[in-house]
Amino acid sequence: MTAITVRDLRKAYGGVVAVDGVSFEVARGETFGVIGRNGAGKTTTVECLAGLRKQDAGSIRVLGIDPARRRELARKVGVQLQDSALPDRIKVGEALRLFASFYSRPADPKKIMGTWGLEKLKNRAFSDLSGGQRQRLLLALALVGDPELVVLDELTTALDPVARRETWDLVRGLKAAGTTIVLVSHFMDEAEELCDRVAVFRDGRIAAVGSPAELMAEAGTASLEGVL
Ligand SMILES: Nc1ncnc2c1ncn2[C@@H]1O[C@H](COP(=O)(O)OP(=O)(O)OP(=O)(O)O)[C@@H](O)[C@H]1O
Repeated sequence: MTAITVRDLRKAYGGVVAVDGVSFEVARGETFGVIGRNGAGKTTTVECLAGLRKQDAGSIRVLGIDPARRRELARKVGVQLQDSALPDRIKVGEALRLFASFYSRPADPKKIMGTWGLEKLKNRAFSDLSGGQRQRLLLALALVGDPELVVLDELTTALDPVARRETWDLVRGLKAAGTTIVLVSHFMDEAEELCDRVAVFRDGRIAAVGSPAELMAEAGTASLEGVL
């Protein structure tokens, strides 16, 4: 079954064409990578998927929902974005309980804190967290609604190598539970490790889509860097 359908998506900011006719599909349960160089249109595309930006043209369905219907979408889709932020003084435990209160059937905030190693930080304010701790909290907040689909933009950018590997295991756990995952990444090892298929964005378009192995074979390279 299809989880996401994007048809001929277009978005410009003033004179800058960020996304220039992008189409793709993601199957339910699939981990779908979005890779490409800076400015290729990745974040704009996933922000349109998440209902945070309105496209100029083209159609999007996420679990059968038009992302313009943000409340309906938010019940089923969790989002962790590159530049998400919270009020400085909100505490970790408070933020999780607050986000859980938005949903009719949330995951247990305590359990989520345990899974994401946030238990010890529950009384710490957002402004006092390290970059990696913030990222872990934002990811936990994306999952507290027990979503069917998650959009993760630069999931491990602020994490040290050990935390990155731990986060990969948690993503594998989400996948094993049947969650559909859209993962924007600048790390080609991450895309190779986690993604079933990857879309390579270039200048606002998709240059290639396939499994990491297929893309590398087509490009005749031993790493995904070679397909960018
Ligand atoms: N709010 C905005 N206003 C004007 N231009 C924007 C805005 N957001 C993005 N752009 C431009 O649109 C293009 C695509 O940006 P986008 O952030 O979607 O790319 P990206 O692939 O996610 O890049 P990165 O890897 O650097 O995060 C870039 O040229 C960028 O400068």
